[in-house]
Amino acid sequence: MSTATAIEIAGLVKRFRREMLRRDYTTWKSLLLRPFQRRGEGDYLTVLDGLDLSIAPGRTVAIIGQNGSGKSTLLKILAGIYKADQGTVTVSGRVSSLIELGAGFHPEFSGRENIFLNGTILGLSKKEIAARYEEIVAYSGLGDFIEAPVRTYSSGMYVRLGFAVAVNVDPDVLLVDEVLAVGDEAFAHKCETKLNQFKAAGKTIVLVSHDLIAVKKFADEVVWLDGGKVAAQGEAAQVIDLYRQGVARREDEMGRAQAQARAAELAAERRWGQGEVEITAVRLLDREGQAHAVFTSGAPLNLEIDYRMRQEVDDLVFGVAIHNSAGGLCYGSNTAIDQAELGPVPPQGTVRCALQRLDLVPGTYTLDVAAHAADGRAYDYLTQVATLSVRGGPRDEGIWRPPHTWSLSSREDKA
Ligand SMILES: Nc1ncnc2c1ncn2[C@@H]1O[C@H](COP(=O)(O)OP(=O)(O)OP(=O)(O)O)[C@@H](O)[C@H]1O
Repeated sequence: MSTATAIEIAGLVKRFRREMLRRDYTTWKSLLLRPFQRRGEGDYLTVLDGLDLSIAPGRTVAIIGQNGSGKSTLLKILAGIYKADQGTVTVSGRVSSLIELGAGFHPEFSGRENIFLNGTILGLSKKEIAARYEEIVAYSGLGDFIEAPVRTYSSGMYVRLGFAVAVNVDPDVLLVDEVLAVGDEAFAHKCETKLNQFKAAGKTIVLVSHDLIAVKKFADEVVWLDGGKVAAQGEAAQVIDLYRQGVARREDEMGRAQAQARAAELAAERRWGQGEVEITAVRLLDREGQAHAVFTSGAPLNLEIDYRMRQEVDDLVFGVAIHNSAGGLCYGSNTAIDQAELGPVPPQGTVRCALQRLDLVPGTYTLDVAAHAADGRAYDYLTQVATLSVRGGPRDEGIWRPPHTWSLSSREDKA
């Protein structure tokens, strides 16, 4: 292609009506009155909000972003499935897309008829399709099923046929949504090979994926969508890092807000105890004393528990427990087990548990805290009072990360 850009988008706005999402038609009357009511701004969800994006020919570009950030919507606009509300979108050359499972297939038509139908939609003449027909059928691996109506196909068969057509019509720009995840392993390899051939042939590929490892391996460039705009575009590893940091920041903010809200209400359905002592707040702090919900594996974690006695008790024990997302207990201890020297316990105060190293593997964990009597009777027991996300570090597995090293020696040394 001789054009400077394969895709040029300026000021793209896409809105969807919210009415399907809202539960405001609760009565027959409101339903009947609906056609006479004016639609306001608030009835629309703005998914793409003035998005600008340029993609050079021959690039493999992955679109990443959180759920609902508009990745598929953008792809569908590029494919011509959705219309933009505002802005300009220019795609140079023939566009072929793998977006919706079997979109464009007629259920009553056979695979063969659908190949011709689909090829025509993609701008090929009957002769051109006929010339590619055998290749498409061979590529789909559908064999005799090619004569059966596509409504009888499994979802994997739909994808095979869709993919076979899309990649064999010689597109300049290929749009791929995460549909490929539907096929089996052998087909996934086949797709990967084909996409690599496309890349080598200098075609432009735009794909949407949540698989950041695959994206890093495959894409030349990554676009991160956030808030209806491009938050970052550039070299894959760099943008993925920015995205991960952004997600962690957001998760941290939400976690902190949630921990505070829970501390204020103290999760009525998740607490029990006789009430002589009340836990009034729980905080997860970093080494600087800042509250967080996301921590780096191996970093210190300081837990603070505020309490007040409603009734004087002289056998107060404080405990903490950390569970993983499968509900498995990763760690639990209390001031009695640890024989902690706390000194006299005032009627109101803050107890701190300092973990020098949070040696958990990355994942999501929940925290339980408790104030109880020496015999285990709960004064106040709070389960899942805070969610704790552990990030970073190598990709090891399990529940515990002991500090460790590896080494190797030859058997001769030992002999
Ligand atoms: N046809 C539609 N009608 C109404 N709302 C829609 C429609 N299509 C998408 N949306 C809404 O637009 C927003 C963006 O959806 P989209 O599928 O583009 O996001 P995404 O980034 O691909 O998400 P995911 O990662 O979950 O696949 C969502 O809030 C979705 O509910």
